[in-house]
Amino acid sequence: MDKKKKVLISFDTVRPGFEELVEWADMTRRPEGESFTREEMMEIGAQYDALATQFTFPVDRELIDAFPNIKLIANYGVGYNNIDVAYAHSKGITVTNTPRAVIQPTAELTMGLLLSCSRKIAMWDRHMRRTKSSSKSLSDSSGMATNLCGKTIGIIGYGNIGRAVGHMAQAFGMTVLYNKRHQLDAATEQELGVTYADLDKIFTECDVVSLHTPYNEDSHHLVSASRLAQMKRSAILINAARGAVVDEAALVHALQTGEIAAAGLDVFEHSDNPLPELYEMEQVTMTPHVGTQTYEARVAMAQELCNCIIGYFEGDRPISIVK
Ligand SMILES: NC(=O)c1ccc[n+]([C@@H]2O[C@H](COP(=O)([O-])OP(=O)(O)OC[C@H]3O[C@@H](n4cnc5c(N)ncnc54)[C@H](O)[C@@H]3O)[C@@H](O)[C@H]2O)c1
Ligand SMILES: O=C(O)[C@H](O)[C@H](O)COP(=O)(O)O
Repeated sequence: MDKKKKVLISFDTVRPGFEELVEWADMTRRPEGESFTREEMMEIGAQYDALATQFTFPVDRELIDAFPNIKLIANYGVGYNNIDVAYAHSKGITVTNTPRAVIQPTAELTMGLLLSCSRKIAMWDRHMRRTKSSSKSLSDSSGMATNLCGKTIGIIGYGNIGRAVGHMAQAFGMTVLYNKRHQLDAATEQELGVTYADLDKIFTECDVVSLHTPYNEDSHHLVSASRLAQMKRSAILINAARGAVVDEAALVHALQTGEIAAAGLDVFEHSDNPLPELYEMEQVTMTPHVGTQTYEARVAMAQELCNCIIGYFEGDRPISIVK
């Protein structure tokens, strides 16, 4: 029998979901609650056939070179901007990701951020804790929220997650405009009940703009100072994609000057360091990149990751390969 493939699971996550891989591979991982450091990975990399990694680990040239025998980099997550894919491909290494498991949880978090902004849920929560009171004024306009029903959402990046968000927004009575690289055919648009719009139309006409593009050269600072200036003063911006899709300094300015009304952010331009002004703004709801942080999603992502690893080496099932 062939020797088992050696697989390094570099990050920490739930244990359920890895059962098949535990049987199939010679798998290395740290005890629950611990990850490998970059330095440790560089030191032990040469013995592995596959590296499983995750968003917070930059898989750059130097790290890839420290794994001279790997055939596969399997990302735990759909977004792979942490990986130098072109360099991996140049070395004949395949890259995979986990697109399916992340769709629903990320769309649900997006709607949570949107509801928090439109109904000021986080603001009221902070207010009640601060004042130890549930009193409010029925006429104070600063406390007034806004309905979602009857409003228009513009979804930029209408892929798997964007579509799920659109579907949920429709259930709230919203009209959906979308933008993506290639417009859908008319029959699909009709079936989904959505309308294509260019970015000018989305930024000028929508009550909510929700971002769901991957992060790449094209989407860097897609939401710039000039785009923010196009938005309605009552508009809400939601970002559960990648932080640098938004020019964060420009966003702070737009919120400070009332150019837009509110923002719901799961991701930040400098990952773990949101600009300090954001912490002071009542009209901002923030979460620390938790779009996929549900138990069900973590287990399903683990299963999808393991399928990719086993499927790549066995060739016995479909896997999601990053092109
Ligand atoms: N916050 C989180 O925890 C979390 C979770 C999952 C995914 N994400 C992010 O969300 C992104 C989208 O995920 P997905 O599964 O929907 O991907 P997807 O590939 O299914 O969809 C991406 C869509 O964006 C479009 N697109 C690409 N570049 C664009 C551009 N410059 N302008 C307009 N449209 C563009 C594509 O045409 C495609 O329709 C991921 O790449 C990841 O970065 C974040
Ligand atoms: O792209 C994705 O799928 C998510 O952003 C990814 O799952 C986030 O990974 P985390 O750091 O939350 O594990």
